[in-house]
Amino acid sequence: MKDPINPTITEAWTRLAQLKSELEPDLRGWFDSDRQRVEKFTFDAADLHVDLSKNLLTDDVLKNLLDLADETDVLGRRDQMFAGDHINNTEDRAVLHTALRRPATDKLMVDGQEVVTDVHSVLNRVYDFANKVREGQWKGITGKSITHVVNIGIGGSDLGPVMVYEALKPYVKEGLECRFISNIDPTDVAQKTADLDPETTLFIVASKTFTTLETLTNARLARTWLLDTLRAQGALQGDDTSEAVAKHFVAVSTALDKVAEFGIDPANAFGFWDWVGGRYSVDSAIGTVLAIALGPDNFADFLAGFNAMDVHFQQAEPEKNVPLLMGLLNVWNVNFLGAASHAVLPYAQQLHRFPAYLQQLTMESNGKSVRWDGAQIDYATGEIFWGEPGTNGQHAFYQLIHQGTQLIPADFIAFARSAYPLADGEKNVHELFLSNFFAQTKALAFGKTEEEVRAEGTAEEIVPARVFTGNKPSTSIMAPALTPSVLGQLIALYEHITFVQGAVWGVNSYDQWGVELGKQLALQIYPAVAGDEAALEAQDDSTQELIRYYRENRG
Ligand SMILES: O=P(O)(O)OC[C@H]1O[C@](O)(CO)[C@@H](O)[C@@H]1O
Repeated sequence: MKDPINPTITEAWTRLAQLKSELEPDLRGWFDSDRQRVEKFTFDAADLHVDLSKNLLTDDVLKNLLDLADETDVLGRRDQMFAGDHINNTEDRAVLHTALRRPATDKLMVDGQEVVTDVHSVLNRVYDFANKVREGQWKGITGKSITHVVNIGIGGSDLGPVMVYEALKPYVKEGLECRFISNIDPTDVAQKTADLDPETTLFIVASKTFTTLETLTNARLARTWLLDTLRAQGALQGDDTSEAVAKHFVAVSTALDKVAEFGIDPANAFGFWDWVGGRYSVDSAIGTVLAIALGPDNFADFLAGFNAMDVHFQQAEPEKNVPLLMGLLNVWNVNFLGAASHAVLPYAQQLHRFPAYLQQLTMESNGKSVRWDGAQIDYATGEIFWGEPGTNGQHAFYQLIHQGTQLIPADFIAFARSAYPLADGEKNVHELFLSNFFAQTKALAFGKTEEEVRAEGTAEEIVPARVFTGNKPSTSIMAPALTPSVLGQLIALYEHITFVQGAVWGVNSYDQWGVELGKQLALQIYPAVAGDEAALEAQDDSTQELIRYYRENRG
């Protein structure tokens, strides 16, 4: 693998810094003086229509960002990723989530293995199983069909599935409900099982490593709940619980040996591979809950959507390559305009978990401070992603985006058609909703001047408070409708944006060592919490004090 390039020593970086120092943001003026601006900065990728024109971009900036991509070999690294090179060097792994959505006719040999064949053989097993559950052929221990599927996982084994389930609810089979247990806070298991009937409930234990404390603890709690409740209902007698577990528990993992140790029949387990990162795994067998909920055909459309964006990323010329352009734009915003965070504002209630999903995708990927050769980084990487669906966010935090002192680039996402075309009298409510979407990006870009505020008859002393400076960057992403394919495209778009940023910054976007220390310490601290005095005294003063507080108040 090639050494990473320090982006700050490239010529393009120097020119971009110069352009920044000369930049006088003026979206009003830029739009007025260049009638081609919208056309120039609007791009299509598969079914997504992306308007970058309301960003603080100029022709020169864009040209130099593309030069920066060239000098940092972003597209060379892209090709290495798609080919299965071990670009995740700290774990010596290929990064091949893109292989999960390749058509069955494709071939790709990686490390001596034909991976597309492997992918489709697991997919076919998942689809087979999903059909059995959907058609009522998969029976619980008392012969009843499944009505509730509970996915137990955390991080990438939860955030993707729950986000997609919420986003594609209109496609979920009637009479089937899915729930998602992730937190080791016992509240999560307790509340989500409280009203379930174990006879008709199926648990999917989803864990890439099958070692994650939260997931294994929750899986054991769910197993205990299942067996105890079946016993209490008289549906289970005797000590042999293997049949009940076999009929009510399946697993998804790369570690099938550990699945067997847990007591789940490997015949009821669906595998994937170490070249799929957790946060890139919703389109692997980790999506089994989705294949059940949505059905194999919709899941296949979802995968085809990812693939359409992959093909665009591989084949579109750089000047029209949407993931490349959006990744470079983020670099411009972070490294030159000083943005520390990035809002994601879907105007689609169905996407209410999308910002949370993106937080793991982007922040676990690019929250790094060394390059992939271990060199320390002295420039910003990895912005904070956050957001809520519009219009809810408008009544909460938009004030800060409009009039605060920080620059917060925002991605607005909306769909031309709603799954729920309701009317309020004469008014089409979706149109009212979309009017807010259009209004917000307009207000951010063009603001309201002092003169305009005065012209409204505003008292002079409150004019400053009512001025909107404008020049707040936003990107608008639209698509005809939130279908499985469009959602796949949207996820793949952000995966590749994340890739592009990581490649420019020279970081390995595919490891996550930063989550390890806390995990180790939690296991080390547990004895102190549970009552071991020596373990308590081994802690630092603040931690000892907090644990003592807990002990005094635990009741
Ligand atoms: O699927 P697993 O192995 O249980 O891991 C869950 C999550 O934990 C992490 O490893 C780190 O918290 C994530 O990257 C991952 O998605």
